[in-house]
Parts: sequence; C-alpha cells; structure tokens
Amino acid sequence: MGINGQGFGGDLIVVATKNNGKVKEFAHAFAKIGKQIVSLNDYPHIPDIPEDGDTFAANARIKAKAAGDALGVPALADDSGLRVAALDGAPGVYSARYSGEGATDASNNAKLLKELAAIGADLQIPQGESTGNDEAGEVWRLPQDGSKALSPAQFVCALALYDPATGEFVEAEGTVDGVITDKPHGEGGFGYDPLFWLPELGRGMAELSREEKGGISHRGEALRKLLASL
Ligand SMILES: O=c1nc[nH]c2c1ncn2[C@H]1C[C@H](O)[C@@H](COP(=O)(O)OP(=O)(O)OP(=O)(O)O)O1
Ligand SMILES: [Mg+2]
Repeated sequence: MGINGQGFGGDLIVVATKNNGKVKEFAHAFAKIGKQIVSLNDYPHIPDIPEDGDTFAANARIKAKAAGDALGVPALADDSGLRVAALDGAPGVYSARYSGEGATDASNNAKLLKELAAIGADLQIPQGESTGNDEAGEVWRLPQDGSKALSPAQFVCALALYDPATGEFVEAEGTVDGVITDKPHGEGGFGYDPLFWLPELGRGMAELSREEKGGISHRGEALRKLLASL
C-alpha cells in the first residue's frame, strides 16, 4: 500500500469525508503519530459521492475509491452508523439520512427518539440504580438524572484505505456497545453521541473528551486495527 509508494509514510493523509465530527477525531488520532489530514471539505470540486452500498464496508470502499481516483493519491474513508436493537438494527447504513432529505444530527436524534417512543421501547431499568450485570459480568451504571434507557445499541465504523496506483483496499471495522437514553447527555462528539450512553463507564459518549472517545469508540477501534494491519 502506498501513497505513490509512501503508504501512511507521507505526512499528509486524505480522509474521504465531509463530516467535520469525523475530521476532528481523525485529525486528533493522526496528530499523535505526526500526521496531518485533509478532508473532502478541502477539495470542494470533488462531486458528492453516492453512498448506495448495502453495508458499511461497501460504502467505505465506494467513498475511498471515488476520492482516491479523483485525487490520484491513497484515500481513507469511514462509513459508520448506529444500530439500535429495538429497531431491528435501524438506522444502520441509513444513519446519516434517517430523518430524510436535509437531515441534521438534531433531526436524526429527534427521529430516533420518536421511533423508540412509537414502539414503547424501555429497558425498564430502575432509575438511578445499576442494573446488575451485563453479559460480560460488568456493572451497568445508568444516568442519575432520571433519564430512561430505551434500547441496547451499537456504533459501527468501517474504514477503507484505497490506493489508486494498485487498486488495492485495506479494510478494518470497529464497534462499541451502549444504550440509547431518552434524554441527551454531554456536549462533545457529533451525530448520535448525545443519546448514546456507555453503561460500563457510567458516562455518555458526548461526555467524553476526544482522547477518551478515541480510546473506546468504534472509530478508534477500526483505526487501531487498520494501522496494525499496514
Ligand atoms: O462516532 C459517532 N458518534 C455519533 N454518531 C456517529 C458516529 N459515527 C457515525 N455516526 C453517525 C453520524 C451519521 O448519522 C452516520 C454516519 O454516516 P456516514 O455516511 O458514515 O457519514 P457522513 O455522511 O456524516 O459523512 P461522510 O459520508 O462524508 O463521511 O452515523
Ligand atoms: Mg455519508
């Protein structure tokens, strides 16, 4: 794998995303290994890339290939989303456009709560108490502010690194498990983070620092796996 033979050996990495939340997380992660990133926001002439794959991995390959071919250098793409157990895995690959045309993080979060309310989702965990044990035998700690845990959920991140010189992909995937709460917690992160609670940490994803989120997130896990495989 090479950026014209350099792999991630070059100082500049092209990340095929327009999502500034992702950009900040990748910038933080790569700064730690002495690398800067640029994103598709720096190349506005590249047309929007249709994300019509059936899986996160397929969409990551589509975005990496489109950007890599357009720029003539290797590109890293992230396709990610939220799978909610009570909604049979929705919104899944449709996470970014869950609330339709012109969706925003706020409208997507509102739609998520509306769908969960419509089915009466409620894990019925007593307020302010630990739930006892999860499968791994860890104590779950829920918010102490009276919010309810509605459903187990999982963030998924598929990464694809594509080299236009060889046509090759390197891929990795990461996940993180949590629960959706009926009220937001925290000001950090992006997307569905305010509604994603980490019972084993007793904190919300949006309450974590960028460093802490990278240490436990789906994106952090996928990136560590990808870097280890190069
Ligand atoms: O760490 C995360 N914390 C909260 N929410 C997250 C996270 N990671 C993905 N998500 C949500 C945001 C968006 O609703 C969807 C990603 O959709 P996805 O198509 O991969 O990204 P996007 O359209 O925002 O940017 P782009 O395609 O240019 O990379 O999942
Ligand atoms: Mg997208």
